[in-house]
Amino acid sequence: MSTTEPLPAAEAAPPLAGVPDVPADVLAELRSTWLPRPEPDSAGRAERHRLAEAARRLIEAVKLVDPEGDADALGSVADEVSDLAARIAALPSVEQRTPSFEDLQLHERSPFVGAANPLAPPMELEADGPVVRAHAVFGAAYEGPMGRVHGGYVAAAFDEVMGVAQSGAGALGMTAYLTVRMKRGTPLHQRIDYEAEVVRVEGRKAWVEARSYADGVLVADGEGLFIRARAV
Ligand SMILES: CCCCCCCCCCCCCC(=O)SCCNC(=O)CCNC(=O)[C@H](O)C(C)(C)COP(=O)(O)OP(=O)(O)OC[C@H]1O[C@@H](n2cnc3c(N)ncnc32)[C@H](O)[C@@H]1OP(=O)(O)O
Repeated sequence: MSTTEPLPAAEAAPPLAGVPDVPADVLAELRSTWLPRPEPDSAGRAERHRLAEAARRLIEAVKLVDPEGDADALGSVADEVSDLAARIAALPSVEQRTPSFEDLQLHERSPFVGAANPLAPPMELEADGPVVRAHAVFGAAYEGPMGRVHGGYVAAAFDEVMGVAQSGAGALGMTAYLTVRMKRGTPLHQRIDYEAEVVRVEGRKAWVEARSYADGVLVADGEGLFIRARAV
Protein backbone atom coordinates (compact mmCIF):
# COMPACT_ATOMS: atom_id res chain seq x y z
CA MET A 1 0.00 0.00 0.00
CA SER A 2 1.31 3.46 -0.90
CA THR A 3 1.85 6.04 1.80
CA THR A 4 1.03 8.93 -0.53
CA GLU A 5 -0.29 11.84 1.51
CA PRO A 6 -3.66 13.37 0.60
CA LEU A 7 -3.51 16.16 -1.95
CA PRO A 8 -2.94 19.51 -0.28
CA ALA A 9 -6.17 21.41 0.32
CA ALA A 10 -6.84 23.87 -2.47
CA GLU A 11 -6.57 27.50 -1.47
CA ALA A 12 -9.94 28.97 -0.57
CA ALA A 13 -11.46 30.02 -3.87
CA PRO A 14 -14.39 32.39 -4.41
CA PRO A 15 -17.72 30.60 -5.02
CA LEU A 16 -18.21 29.63 -8.67
CA ALA A 17 -20.75 31.72 -10.60
CA GLY A 18 -24.08 29.87 -10.70
CA VAL A 19 -23.19 27.66 -7.73
CA PRO A 20 -25.05 28.47 -4.50
CA ASP A 21 -23.10 29.22 -1.33
CA VAL A 22 -24.54 26.34 0.70
CA PRO A 23 -24.21 26.76 4.48
CA ALA A 24 -21.84 24.31 6.19
CA ASP A 25 -24.61 22.74 8.30
CA VAL A 26 -26.73 22.05 5.18
CA LEU A 27 -23.72 20.49 3.41
CA ALA A 28 -23.03 18.32 6.46
CA GLU A 29 -26.66 17.17 6.63
CA LEU A 30 -26.80 16.34 2.91
CA ARG A 31 -23.56 14.36 3.16
CA SER A 32 -24.37 12.62 6.42
CA THR A 33 -25.36 9.35 4.74
CA TRP A 34 -21.73 9.07 3.55
CA LEU A 35 -19.58 10.89 6.09
CA PRO A 36 -18.30 11.03 8.71
CA ARG A 37 -18.17 7.29 9.21
CA PRO A 38 -19.57 6.77 12.75
CA GLU A 39 -18.45 4.20 15.28
CA PRO A 40 -20.63 1.05 15.03
CA ASP A 41 -23.85 1.49 17.01
CA SER A 42 -23.87 -2.09 18.37
CA ALA A 43 -21.58 -5.04 19.03
CA GLY A 44 -23.32 -6.89 16.18
CA ARG A 45 -22.61 -4.09 13.71
CA ALA A 46 -18.96 -3.99 14.77
CA GLU A 47 -18.71 -7.74 14.15
CA ARG A 48 -20.45 -7.31 10.76
CA HIS A 49 -17.80 -4.76 9.80
CA ARG A 50 -15.08 -7.17 10.91
CA LEU A 51 -16.74 -9.90 8.81
CA ALA A 52 -16.82 -7.58 5.76
CA GLU A 53 -13.11 -6.81 6.24
CA ALA A 54 -12.33 -10.55 6.45
CA ALA A 55 -14.41 -11.10 3.29
CA ARG A 56 -12.35 -8.42 1.49
CA ARG A 57 -9.19 -10.33 2.39
CA LEU A 58 -10.88 -13.55 1.21
CA ILE A 59 -11.78 -11.98 -2.16
CA GLU A 60 -8.19 -10.78 -2.63
CA ALA A 61 -6.74 -14.17 -1.66
CA VAL A 62 -9.12 -16.06 -3.98
CA LYS A 63 -8.27 -13.74 -6.89
CA LEU A 64 -4.55 -14.33 -6.38
CA VAL A 65 -4.38 -18.03 -5.50
CA ASP A 66 -2.31 -20.05 -8.00
CA PRO A 67 -4.28 -22.73 -9.91
CA GLU A 68 -0.96 -24.50 -10.57
CA GLY A 69 -0.54 -25.06 -6.83
CA ASP A 70 -1.84 -28.01 -4.81
CA ALA A 71 -5.26 -28.91 -6.28
CA ASP A 72 -6.26 -30.91 -3.16
CA ALA A 73 -5.48 -27.93 -0.91
CA LEU A 74 -7.54 -25.68 -3.20
CA GLY A 75 -10.43 -28.14 -3.19
CA SER A 76 -10.33 -28.35 0.58
CA VAL A 77 -10.49 -24.57 1.08
CA ALA A 78 -13.22 -24.34 -1.60
CA ASP A 79 -15.31 -26.78 0.51
CA GLU A 80 -14.58 -24.84 3.70
CA VAL A 81 -15.46 -21.46 2.19
CA SER A 82 -18.61 -22.93 0.69
CA ASP A 83 -19.64 -24.26 4.16
CA LEU A 84 -18.82 -20.88 5.67
CA ALA A 85 -20.95 -19.06 3.08
CA ALA A 86 -23.86 -21.38 3.92
CA ARG A 87 -23.38 -20.71 7.67
CA ILE A 88 -23.43 -16.95 7.14
CA ALA A 89 -26.48 -17.18 4.84
CA ALA A 90 -28.29 -19.15 7.60
CA LEU A 91 -27.87 -16.25 10.07
CA PRO A 92 -30.71 -13.67 10.24
CA SER A 93 -30.68 -11.35 7.20
CA VAL A 94 -31.25 -7.58 7.17
CA GLU A 95 -33.75 -8.22 4.40
CA GLN A 96 -35.97 -10.14 6.85
CA ARG A 97 -36.74 -7.10 9.00
CA THR A 98 -37.48 -3.39 8.62
CA PRO A 99 -34.11 -1.73 8.04
CA SER A 100 -32.91 0.64 10.76
CA PHE A 101 -31.77 4.19 9.96
CA GLU A 102 -28.16 3.01 10.28
CA ASP A 103 -28.69 0.03 7.93
CA LEU A 104 -29.75 2.45 5.18
CA GLN A 105 -26.78 4.80 5.40
CA LEU A 106 -24.32 4.70 2.51
CA HIS A 107 -21.32 4.65 4.90
CA GLU A 108 -22.75 1.26 5.89
CA ARG A 109 -23.97 -0.27 2.60
CA SER A 110 -22.38 1.49 -0.42
CA PRO A 111 -20.25 -0.65 -2.78
CA PHE A 112 -17.52 2.01 -2.49
CA VAL A 113 -17.57 3.39 1.05
CA GLY A 114 -19.75 0.88 2.92
CA ALA A 115 -18.10 -0.60 6.01
CA ALA A 116 -20.48 -3.58 5.82
CA ASN A 117 -20.01 -4.15 2.08
CA PRO A 118 -17.11 -6.48 1.21
CA LEU A 119 -17.10 -5.11 -2.37
CA ALA A 120 -16.16 -1.66 -1.01
CA PRO A 121 -12.34 -1.14 -1.09
CA PRO A 122 -13.47 0.75 1.19
CA MET A 123 -13.10 4.31 -0.08
CA GLU A 124 -12.50 7.00 2.59
CA LEU A 125 -14.23 10.36 2.15
CA GLU A 126 -13.64 13.81 3.55
CA ALA A 127 -15.18 17.18 2.88
CA ASP A 128 -13.50 20.56 2.65
CA GLY A 129 -16.29 23.10 2.17
CA PRO A 130 -17.84 22.44 -1.24
CA VAL A 131 -14.94 20.18 -2.30
CA VAL A 132 -15.19 16.46 -1.57
CA ARG A 133 -11.99 14.43 -1.37
CA ALA A 134 -11.63 10.69 -1.22
CA HIS A 135 -9.03 8.00 -1.41
CA ALA A 136 -9.06 4.28 -2.01
CA VAL A 137 -6.70 1.40 -2.71
CA PHE A 138 -8.02 -1.08 -5.29
CA GLY A 139 -6.91 -4.68 -4.86
CA ALA A 140 -6.44 -7.50 -7.37
CA ALA A 141 -10.18 -8.17 -7.67
CA TYR A 142 -10.63 -4.81 -9.46
CA GLU A 143 -8.07 -5.62 -12.14
CA GLY A 144 -8.89 -4.98 -15.81
CA PRO A 145 -5.68 -4.58 -17.86
CA MET A 146 -2.75 -6.15 -15.97
CA GLY A 147 -1.90 -4.06 -12.93
CA ARG A 148 -4.64 -1.50 -13.61
CA VAL A 149 -8.16 -0.91 -12.34
CA HIS A 150 -10.92 -2.04 -14.74
CA GLY A 151 -12.40 0.98 -16.56
CA GLY A 152 -15.90 0.28 -15.25
CA TYR A 153 -14.64 0.54 -11.68
CA VAL A 154 -12.65 3.68 -12.57
CA ALA A 155 -15.93 5.29 -13.72
CA ALA A 156 -17.97 3.88 -10.83
CA ALA A 157 -15.56 5.39 -8.30
CA PHE A 158 -16.10 8.78 -9.96
CA ASP A 159 -19.87 8.32 -9.62
CA GLU A 160 -19.48 7.73 -5.89
CA VAL A 161 -17.28 10.77 -5.27
CA MET A 162 -19.36 13.04 -7.54
CA GLY A 163 -22.54 11.70 -5.91
CA VAL A 164 -21.29 13.08 -2.59
CA ALA A 165 -19.96 16.34 -4.11
CA GLN A 166 -23.32 17.16 -5.75
CA SER A 167 -24.34 18.22 -2.21
CA GLY A 168 -22.58 21.49 -3.12
CA ALA A 169 -25.74 22.29 -5.12
CA GLY A 170 -27.74 22.31 -1.87
CA ALA A 171 -29.72 19.16 -2.77
CA LEU A 172 -29.22 15.54 -3.82
CA GLY A 173 -30.27 13.91 -7.06
CA MET A 174 -29.52 10.96 -9.30
CA THR A 175 -26.73 10.59 -11.86
CA ALA A 176 -28.14 11.39 -15.31
CA TYR A 177 -24.82 11.02 -17.10
CA LEU A 178 -21.19 10.59 -16.29
CA THR A 179 -18.19 11.15 -18.59
CA VAL A 180 -14.76 9.94 -17.47
CA ARG A 181 -11.56 10.53 -19.43
CA MET A 182 -9.05 7.82 -18.53
CA LYS A 183 -5.75 9.55 -19.23
CA ARG A 184 -3.48 6.93 -17.69
CA GLY A 185 -4.04 3.54 -16.15
CA THR A 186 -5.32 3.70 -12.57
CA PRO A 187 -2.83 1.46 -10.73
CA LEU A 188 -3.84 -1.33 -8.37
CA HIS A 189 -2.48 -1.65 -4.83
CA GLN A 190 -1.69 2.02 -4.37
CA ARG A 191 -3.60 4.92 -2.98
CA ILE A 192 -5.75 6.78 -5.52
CA ASP A 193 -6.86 10.30 -4.50
CA TYR A 194 -10.04 11.97 -5.72
CA GLU A 195 -11.47 15.45 -5.60
CA ALA A 196 -14.85 16.63 -6.86
CA GLU A 197 -16.92 19.81 -6.83
CA VAL A 198 -20.14 21.24 -8.24
CA VAL A 199 -19.31 23.65 -11.08
CA ARG A 200 -22.78 24.69 -12.29
CA VAL A 201 -26.38 24.55 -11.10
CA GLU A 202 -29.50 25.23 -13.17
CA GLY A 203 -32.85 24.46 -11.57
CA ARG A 204 -32.88 20.75 -10.68
CA LYS A 205 -29.60 20.08 -12.51
CA ALA A 206 -26.12 20.13 -10.97
CA TRP A 207 -22.92 19.54 -12.92
CA VAL A 208 -19.99 18.10 -11.01
CA GLU A 209 -16.34 17.83 -12.07
CA ALA A 210 -13.86 15.37 -10.58
CA ARG A 211 -10.27 14.28 -10.90
CA SER A 212 -8.26 11.28 -9.70
CA TYR A 213 -4.54 11.06 -8.98
CA ALA A 214 -1.99 8.31 -8.39
CA ASP A 215 1.06 9.54 -6.53
CA GLY A 216 0.05 13.11 -7.38
CA VAL A 217 -0.22 12.39 -11.14
CA LEU A 218 -3.60 12.97 -12.81
CA VAL A 219 -4.93 9.62 -14.05
CA ALA A 220 -8.54 10.49 -14.89
CA ASP A 221 -10.98 13.38 -14.90
CA GLY A 222 -14.61 13.75 -15.74
CA GLU A 223 -17.93 15.42 -15.25
CA GLY A 224 -21.40 14.29 -14.37
CA LEU A 225 -24.93 15.67 -14.37
CA PHE A 226 -27.07 15.05 -11.28
CA ILE A 227 -30.80 15.76 -11.42
CA ARG A 228 -32.85 16.11 -8.29
CA ALA A 229 -36.44 14.88 -8.12
CA ARG A 230 -39.27 17.21 -9.08
CA ALA A 231 -40.94 18.79 -6.05
CA VAL A 232 -44.24 16.97 -5.36
C1 LIG B 1 -36.57 11.94 -3.02
C2 LIG B 1 -35.27 12.45 -3.22
C3 LIG B 1 -34.34 11.30 -3.54
C4 LIG B 1 -32.89 11.73 -3.72
C5 LIG B 1 -32.02 10.58 -3.47
C6 LIG B 1 -30.58 10.93 -3.60
C7 LIG B 1 -29.80 9.92 -2.85
C8 LIG B 1 -28.37 10.16 -3.13
C9 LIG B 1 -27.79 9.00 -3.80
C10 LIG B 1 -26.73 9.51 -4.75
C11 LIG B 1 -26.43 8.42 -5.66
C12 LIG B 1 -25.14 8.65 -6.36
C13 LIG B 1 -25.29 8.48 -7.78
C14 LIG B 1 -25.98 7.24 -8.23
O1 LIG B 1 -25.42 6.17 -8.19
S1 LIG B 1 -27.53 7.42 -8.82
C15 LIG B 1 -27.91 5.84 -9.59
C16 LIG B 1 -27.70 5.85 -11.09
N1 LIG B 1 -28.62 6.77 -11.75
C17 LIG B 1 -29.89 6.47 -11.98
O2 LIG B 1 -30.38 5.40 -11.64
C18 LIG B 1 -30.72 7.53 -12.65
C19 LIG B 1 -31.77 6.96 -13.59
N2 LIG B 1 -32.47 8.06 -14.25
C20 LIG B 1 -33.47 8.71 -13.63
O3 LIG B 1 -33.89 8.35 -12.52
C21 LIG B 1 -34.04 9.88 -14.35
O4 LIG B 1 -33.80 9.79 -15.72
C22 LIG B 1 -33.47 11.25 -13.83
C23 LIG B 1 -33.84 11.41 -12.32
C24 LIG B 1 -31.96 11.34 -14.01
C25 LIG B 1 -34.11 12.40 -14.60
O5 LIG B 1 -35.48 12.19 -14.60
P1 LIG B 1 -36.52 13.39 -14.54
O6 LIG B 1 -37.84 12.81 -14.82
O7 LIG B 1 -36.37 14.17 -13.30
O8 LIG B 1 -35.99 14.27 -15.74
P2 LIG B 1 -36.83 15.07 -16.78
O9 LIG B 1 -37.19 14.21 -17.93
O10 LIG B 1 -37.95 15.83 -16.08
O11 LIG B 1 -35.74 16.09 -17.31
C26 LIG B 1 -35.29 17.17 -16.50
C27 LIG B 1 -34.20 17.89 -17.25
O12 LIG B 1 -33.01 17.06 -17.25
C28 LIG B 1 -32.65 16.73 -18.59
N3 LIG B 1 -32.17 15.34 -18.59
C29 LIG B 1 -32.80 14.28 -18.07
N4 LIG B 1 -32.03 13.19 -18.18
C30 LIG B 1 -30.91 13.57 -18.80
C31 LIG B 1 -29.73 12.89 -19.19
N5 LIG B 1 -29.55 11.59 -18.96
N6 LIG B 1 -28.77 13.62 -19.78
C32 LIG B 1 -28.91 14.95 -19.99
N7 LIG B 1 -29.99 15.64 -19.64
C33 LIG B 1 -30.98 14.95 -19.05
C34 LIG B 1 -33.91 16.90 -19.43
O13 LIG B 1 -33.59 17.16 -20.79
C35 LIG B 1 -34.54 18.09 -18.75
O14 LIG B 1 -33.83 19.25 -19.14
P3 LIG B 1 -34.60 20.63 -19.35
O15 LIG B 1 -35.56 20.38 -20.48
O16 LIG B 1 -35.32 20.94 -18.06
O17 LIG B 1 -33.52 21.62 -19.69
